[in-house]
Amino acid sequence: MRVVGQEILTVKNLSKEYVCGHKAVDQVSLTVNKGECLGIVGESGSGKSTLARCLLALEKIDEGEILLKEKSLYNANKKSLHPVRSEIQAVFQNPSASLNPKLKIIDSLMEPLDFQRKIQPSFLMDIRNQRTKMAERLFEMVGLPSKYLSYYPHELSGGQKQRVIIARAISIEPALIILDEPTASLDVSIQAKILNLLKDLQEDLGISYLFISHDLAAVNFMSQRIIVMKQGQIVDQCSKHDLFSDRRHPYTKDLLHVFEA
Ligand SMILES: Nc1ncnc2c1ncn2[C@@H]1O[C@H](COP(=O)(O)OP(=O)(O)OP(=O)(O)O)[C@@H](O)[C@H]1O
Repeated sequence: MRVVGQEILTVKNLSKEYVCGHKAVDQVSLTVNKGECLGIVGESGSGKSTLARCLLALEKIDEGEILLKEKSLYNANKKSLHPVRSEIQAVFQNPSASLNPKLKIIDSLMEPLDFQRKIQPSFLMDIRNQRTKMAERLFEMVGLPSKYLSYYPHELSGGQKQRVIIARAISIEPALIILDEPTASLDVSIQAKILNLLKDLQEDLGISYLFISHDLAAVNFMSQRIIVMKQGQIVDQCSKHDLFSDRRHPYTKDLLHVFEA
């Protein structure tokens, strides 16, 4: 059952400036609640991916604080990451870049569970010591036949590889998954299937999502709340139901025009 309300991710006044002097994220504050999908939309260059990379500690932040389940993950002054960092997983645009071409799919899939033996996902509890069975169940959850477990990445299609990445992301039952343009590299016919899969998994597992896309239709489909970014700043935010309201920021209305065209 969904428990909505508890804050999973809290971002306070986060800023990131690249060495060239460009401020890609400027005083961004947001929250993601338990079981919620928060959508972030904005045109290319608005800072969405930089924000995602900051949340994943792939970029050092200049200002602000990031809390996961009320624990400070890292702030601009701290050097070390809190262990709760492992409760954030990510799915990026290009699944091929996230899979080691030399490893069989089962080995890439099971990497997080192989290395974090203490983690006991609720949906794998009864088979935690049976590696192949766990892999098969994860594949079942994302709609992949188990024969692909012994394949190599180049033998799978883009959509199949993205399903592997999603299975790996949910495998440790994280608190939050950051989805950064997860369907952008896929054929249009596959995109809706992947979005439906992500939505179903969220309903079943109660995981929170931060869904980043330039595609307002996809963001609107996935999210309960939507944040609009422009030039590194949040210029608008609303619930999904208020997206088409007259009160929206002119920039949001521009994005809506493209969406409706
Ligand atoms: N490593 C970098 N060094 C300098 N500037 C960068 C770097 N990465 C991104 N930028 C700049 O920061 C700004 C925000 O980029 P970012 O990739 O976060 O935007 P985005 O909204 O995710 O766009 P896209 O959808 O095209 O990826 C852009 O102007 C970009 O050129």
